[in-house]
Amino acid sequence: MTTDFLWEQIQKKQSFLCVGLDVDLEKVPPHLLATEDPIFEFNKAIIEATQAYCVAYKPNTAFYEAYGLDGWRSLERTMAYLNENYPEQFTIADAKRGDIGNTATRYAKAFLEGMQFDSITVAPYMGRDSVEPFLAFEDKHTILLGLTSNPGAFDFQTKTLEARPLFKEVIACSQGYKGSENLMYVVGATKAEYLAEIRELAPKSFLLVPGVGAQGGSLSEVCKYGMTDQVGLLVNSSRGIIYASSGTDFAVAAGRKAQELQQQMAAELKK
Ligand SMILES: O=c1ccn([C@@H]2O[C@H](COP(=O)(O)O)[C@@H](O)[C@H]2O)c(=O)[nH]1
Repeated sequence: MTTDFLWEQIQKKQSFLCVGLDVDLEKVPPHLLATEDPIFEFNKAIIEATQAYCVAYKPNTAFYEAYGLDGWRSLERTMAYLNENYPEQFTIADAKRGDIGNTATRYAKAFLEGMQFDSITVAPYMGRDSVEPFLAFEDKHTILLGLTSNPGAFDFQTKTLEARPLFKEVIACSQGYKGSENLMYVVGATKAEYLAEIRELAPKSFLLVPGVGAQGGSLSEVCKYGMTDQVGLLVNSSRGIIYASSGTDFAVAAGRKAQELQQQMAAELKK
C-alpha cells in the first residue's frame, strides 16, 4: 500500500487509528474458547466491530508466537481475512525484527510476501545492512523503532552520542538508507514531548504511535507535536480497545471504544 492511499483512507474515515490485535487467551471471553480457533474468532469479531473507525491493524506477533503453530495459523488466518475483506486497511506486523542482511531478507519475505503485511516493525540496533533488505520491497514499509513508549527507552535511546541522543541518530542516519522513502518510525505516545524535535528530522514520515489507552499517552499531545499536513500519524491502541469488555458484548464494547477514539481524531483533523 502507498502512503498516498493511506492518506486517502485517513481523510475518508476521519481517523488515523490503528487497532492492536494482541490476543491473550486468558482475556478472551470464555464462550470463544470452545471454538476451533478462538484467536481467529476473537480477531474476526473485533475487526468487524472496529473496521469502520480505523485505518490500520497491528497484530503483535509475540501474542501469536506464544501459542506455537496454532498461534501462527491464527495469525495467517487473520491476515488472510483482512486482505480478502478489508484490503484498504494498512497492516503492521509488530515483530521488531533485526539481524544480518541475508537473515533480514528472510524475515522480510516471511512477513511482507508470505503473510502479505503492508509493513513490519524493525529494531535499528544492527544498522544499515540489517534494515535495507526490508526497504527493498516496493509499496511495503519498514517501521524503525525510534523512541519507544516503555520506561526502559531512557536506558539507551535518549543517551547522547557525540552530538545528539541515540534515537535522533537512528532517525537521521536511517534517512540516508537505500529505500528510505519506505521508512516509518515508532514513537511512543508517552514521549509526545519529543515529537517536535523528531519532526525536525523526519518532517513527512509516518509515525506509528503506540501508548495511548493502557499506557496513558495523550492523543491531543501527540497531535499537537506530531501531526503533519498529511497527518503522518498512526495512533495505536490495543488493550484499551480489544479488552473493553470481557463479556459476550466484547466486540460491541471494542467498537464503541474505537468510535470514541475516531471521534477525537476527527476533531483533531478539523483543528
Ligand atoms: O514503543 C513501543 C513499541 C511497540 N509497542 C507495542 O504496541 C502495543 C501497545 O499496546 P497497548 O495495549 O495499547 O498498550 C503492544 O503491542 C506493544 O508491544 C509499544 O507499546 N511501545
